Amino acid sequence: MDKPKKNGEKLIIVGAGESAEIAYEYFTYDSPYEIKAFAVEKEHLKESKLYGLPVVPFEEVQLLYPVEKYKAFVAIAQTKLNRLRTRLYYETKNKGYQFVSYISSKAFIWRNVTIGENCFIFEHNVLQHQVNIGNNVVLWSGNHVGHRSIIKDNCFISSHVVIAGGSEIGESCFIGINSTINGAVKISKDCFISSGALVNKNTKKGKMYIGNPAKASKIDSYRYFNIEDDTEKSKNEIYTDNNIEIPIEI
Ligand SMILES: CC(=O)SCCNC(=O)CCNC(=O)[C@H](O)C(C)(C)COP(=O)(O)OP(=O)(O)OC[C@H]1O[C@@H](n2cnc3c(N)ncnc32)[C@H](O)[C@@H]1OP(=O)(O)O
Repeated sequence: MDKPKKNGEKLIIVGAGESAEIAYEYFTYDSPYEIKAFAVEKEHLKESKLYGLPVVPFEEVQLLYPVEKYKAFVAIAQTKLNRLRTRLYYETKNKGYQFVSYISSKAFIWRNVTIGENCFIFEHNVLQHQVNIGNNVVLWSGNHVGHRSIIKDNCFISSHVVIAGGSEIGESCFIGINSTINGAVKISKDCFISSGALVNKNTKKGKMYIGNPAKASKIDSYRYFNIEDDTEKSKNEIYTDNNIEIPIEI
């Protein structure tokens, strides 16, 4: 596969793990953006180069790669029901970066679909008439998102999921491989849907659903992932910038 023509827009990838390597590959070979560096929180910074590009401390990235000249993409796995990648998304936003989204040239996106920022849409996703995708959403390969469905911010939809028309997936949900969401079903915020589940009724917030038909498990997703229910907090309260003062001469 040849590199496509680039449009001169420069990109910083937040992360340097498997998700970041995949993002590097897809952005390089199937997007107009050129990746210039990776940014990783200091405590996780191991290598100074990746694919021949600098890996810099996230805490200082805005000094090395100013927000006026570079855009960002946060490429982090779904760890802790998306909380890690959500925190880094908001922290990157608080630094002032604008985001890009990646949409595979091999995805089928109907003309009136809307897709937010920092989304990653892999190959063979089908997004039908008036589908609405929020910010910071990952659609791994081969999902069907039926007409007028809504996927809210910070969700991770794995692979070969069928979301039938008119459904709604609440914020920060994880939808497991090969699961089915029946038409017009509402999945509440922070739900974890297991692989192969058939969800035929609306779900309750923060629950894990397993099986066919899917049933809520005894343990909820907050306990399973050891995370907080942040519903009552504003995003700024949860994801405030580090606001660290960094000497300009670094
Ligand atoms: C792009 C990507 O690659 S993203 C990654 C995509 N990955 C996925 O979608 C997988 C998501 N993970 C799952 O669905 C898991 O099966 C979980 C989280 C629901 C359960 O995992 P664990 O907590 O490890 O459960 P464990 O494997 O110990 O099983 C516990 C019981 O639940 C059953 N069970 C586990 N998973 C499922 C499932 N998906 N459907 C039905 N039953 C299940 C097991 O058979 C077992 O039953 P038993 O007690 O009668 O023997």
